[in-house]
Amino acid sequence: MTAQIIDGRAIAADVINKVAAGVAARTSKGIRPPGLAVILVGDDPASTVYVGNKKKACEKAGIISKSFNLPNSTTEQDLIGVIDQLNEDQTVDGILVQLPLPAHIQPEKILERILPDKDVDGFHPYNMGRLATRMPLLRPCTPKGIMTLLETTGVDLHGMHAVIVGASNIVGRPMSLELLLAGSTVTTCHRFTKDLAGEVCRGDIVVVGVGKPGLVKGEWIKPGAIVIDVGINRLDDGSLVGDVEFTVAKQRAGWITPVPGGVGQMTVATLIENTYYAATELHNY
Ligand SMILES: Nc1nc2c(c(=O)[nH]1)N[C@@H](CN(C=O)c1ccc(C(=O)N[C@@H](CCC(=O)O)C(=O)O)cc1)CN2
Repeated sequence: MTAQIIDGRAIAADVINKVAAGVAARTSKGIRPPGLAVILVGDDPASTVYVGNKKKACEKAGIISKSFNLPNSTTEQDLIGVIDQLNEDQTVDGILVQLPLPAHIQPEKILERILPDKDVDGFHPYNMGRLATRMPLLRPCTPKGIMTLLETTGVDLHGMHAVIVGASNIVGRPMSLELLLAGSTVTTCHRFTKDLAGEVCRGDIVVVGVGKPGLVKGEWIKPGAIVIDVGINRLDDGSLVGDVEFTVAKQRAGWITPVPGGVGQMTVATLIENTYYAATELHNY
C-alpha cells in the first residue's frame, strides 16, 4: 500500500481563500478588516520564519497585521504592558505571542493576560477549558487545523482509535480533546509511556508532535492508518523532516501528511480562520 498524501499546502490555501472572500464581502460594505497583532520576542530563527508566514497569510486574507518585534531583553512587565494596550485596541481582533518565549518570561502569565476573545491561539485557560467541556470557542490552531485535514480524508472518526504522541499544551493535550470531541477513543503517549511502539501500532489515527526526527518508526504504523506528523526538525544539511520515518510509514499508512507542506501550513491557515472568527463572531466594534 502507498499512502495518499494529505496536501496541507492546498488545504491551507483553500481555508485562506475562504477567509479572503469573507473579508472582501465585509469591507465592500464598509466594515473594517480584521486585525491581528503578531508579537515576537527575540530572534529565534524558526520563530522568525513562522511569524513571517503568518504575516504573509494575513496579507492574502485581507487581515491587517501589526508587528511587534521586541528584543530578547524585554521584561515580563514590558510584554504585559504591550498586551494590555492591544487588549484595549478596538482595531485588534486577535493577539498572537509567538512561542517559545525567552527563558526569563513565564509563558503562562503572558498567555493568561490576553483577553479570551482575542486569544486567537486558543491557549488561554478559558479557551482550553471551553474545549475540555465540549463548548469550544477559539480552538488551538495546530489541533484545529489537523481536524480540518482529517475531514478531507472523509473517514468517520467515531470509534476510531487515535494515538497521540506528545502531551504539550500546544499540540498533544488539545489534540486529545479535539479527537475525543469527534468521537474517537484516545490514547495520549508521553515521556513516561512504557511501550510507545505497542501503543502506536494500535492507532487508526496517529498524531505525532514531539520534535524528535524519526521517533516513530514506519514499521509501527497499522496498515491503512491516518498518520499526522506535526514535527518540524531541521537537519544539519538544512532539510526539514518530521517525527515519523516518512518513507517506510508511507508504504503502510492509508493517508499521511508530509513535512514540510503538511500540518505547519494548517497552523498558519487556522490562525487566519480564528482571527476572522474573532472579528465576525466575538467582536462587534
Ligand atoms: N503562538 C504560537 N507559537 C507556536 C505555535 C502556535 O501555534 N502558536 N506553534 C509552533 C510553531 N508554528 C506556529 O507558530 C508553526 C510551525 C510551522 C509553520 C510552517 O509554516 N511550517 C512550514 C515549514 C516552514 C519552514 O520552512 O521552516 C511547513 O511545515 O510547511 C508555521 C508555524 C510553535 N510556536
